[in-house]
Amino acid sequence: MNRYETVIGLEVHVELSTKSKIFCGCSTEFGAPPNTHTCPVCLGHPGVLPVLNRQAVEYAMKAAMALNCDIATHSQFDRKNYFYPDNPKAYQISQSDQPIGENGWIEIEVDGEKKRIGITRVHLEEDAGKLMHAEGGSASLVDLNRAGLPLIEIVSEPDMRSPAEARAYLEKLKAIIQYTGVSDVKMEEGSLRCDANISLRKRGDTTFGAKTEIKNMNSFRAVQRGLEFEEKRQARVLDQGGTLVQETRRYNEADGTTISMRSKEEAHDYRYFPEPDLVRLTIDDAWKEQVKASIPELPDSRQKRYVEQYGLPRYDAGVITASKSLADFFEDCLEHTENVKAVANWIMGDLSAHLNANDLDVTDVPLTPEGLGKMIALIDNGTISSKIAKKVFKDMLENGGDPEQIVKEKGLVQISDEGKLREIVADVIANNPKSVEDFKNGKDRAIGFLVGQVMKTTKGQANPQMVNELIREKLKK
Ligand SMILES: Nc1ncnc2c1ncn2[C@@H]1O[C@H](COP(=O)(O)OP(=O)(O)OP(=O)(O)O)[C@@H](O)[C@H]1O
Ligand SMILES: [Mg+2]
Ligand SMILES: [Mg+2]
Repeated sequence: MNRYETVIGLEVHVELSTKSKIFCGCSTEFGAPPNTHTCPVCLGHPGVLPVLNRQAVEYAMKAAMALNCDIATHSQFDRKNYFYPDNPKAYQISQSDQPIGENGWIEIEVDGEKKRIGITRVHLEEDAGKLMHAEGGSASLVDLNRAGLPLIEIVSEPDMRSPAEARAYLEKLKAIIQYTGVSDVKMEEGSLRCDANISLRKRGDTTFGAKTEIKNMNSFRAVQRGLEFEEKRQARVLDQGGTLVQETRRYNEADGTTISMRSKEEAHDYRYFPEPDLVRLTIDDAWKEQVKASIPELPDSRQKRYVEQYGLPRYDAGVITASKSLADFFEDCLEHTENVKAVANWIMGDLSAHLNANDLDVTDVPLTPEGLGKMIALIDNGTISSKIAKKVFKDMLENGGDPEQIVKEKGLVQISDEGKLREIVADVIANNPKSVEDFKNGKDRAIGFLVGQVMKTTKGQANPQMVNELIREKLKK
């Protein structure tokens, strides 16, 4: 692979969370019965006229600004012509030469190395309907509830050099858009979609090779996997002396491979022309300023702040700020404890493990920032051991509730009574002569075993630090 340099550029579609569609008043609500959110405009009846949704324009501006784009003063809608059953008008209203935003960038970090990825353009367009193919191939059904939902397409420069960079770009892009609040950017629900373009070239070459565009990935992992497959496939073709052709390929989730859908010759000729039913959009400075003022603190700056304000390691700050809801949760926890590092550890450890394993967002679980913050305070003041805390945490994750209450009800308070602990320690030492022997012969690790025995006897409730000290004290005698 080393002889070749990988070149990747991504096209990302993001559905904007407006209440109504981009050119008509139909609801954008997800999950309604098929074809109930439709009207003559989004069904493409003859003679109807589109009316531009101001909120959609503002959301597009907001996203483009957050992606460091220059915002157009004059922006134009165009017809992109193609015939397909999910598109009743036989054209899509999109933007060609005068998109809302251009010349943006975002910063990614892979293996500790920071890099800027250019964003060519951010343009507004309407979504198409959804086709469902009946089993047995006898019929295809179309649901046009999605037709006319507002989308932005974010086109990157071919600046990425590995599938891992593409993944990092997607994660950062998602985080930024999520922070702006213009979309819920959920790839599984289709509010974020990605087509990935990839080509290889010999190291040192200054021109790009022929690219393939991969479609049909439904997770970031799938994008990375599809690109990794393509990277290998293209290298093999080149190694065998073959040439690559520009084509569109479909990703197959089942085995992580891609297969050819169509070559350049079969590509669409969209015959773009200015949409005659919409006036040119003028965005004056006052409007730009107003939208700019509505952009909240973004992930990069929040990460930097966590490092400076709380002394968090950069890595930790990066993980937490990658999700707005997680970062908000983190900050809310700090109202209940001052132990910042402990909050970060619980969030990145047990909490993230649970969320990732169950595909949940922190807002989906009953655990509250108050609960976690207070629980950490209970550990810090010695009421519970960190081992017991794991139980309390699990309980709160599943059922919510107040940690003090849980500790009281379940009798989990830590045993810090020295007299009581001394008794147990004496028992354990008497029952484990081998470990005592080992310790006396210089095996310091034997202590760990003895502490473990005490913890076991007390069902994890003994104060481990005290136990450790008491055992050492006793064995030194
Ligand atoms: N040789 C190349 N190798 C890898 N990526 C490339 C190469 N050339 C262009 N790209 C990337 O391909 C993408 C092209 O997207 P763009 O939307 O401009 O065109 P398109 O895919 O032809 O149009 P459509 O929106 O109709 O799919 C960009 O992200 C660009 O960076
Ligand atoms: Mg495109
Ligand atoms: Mg494309």
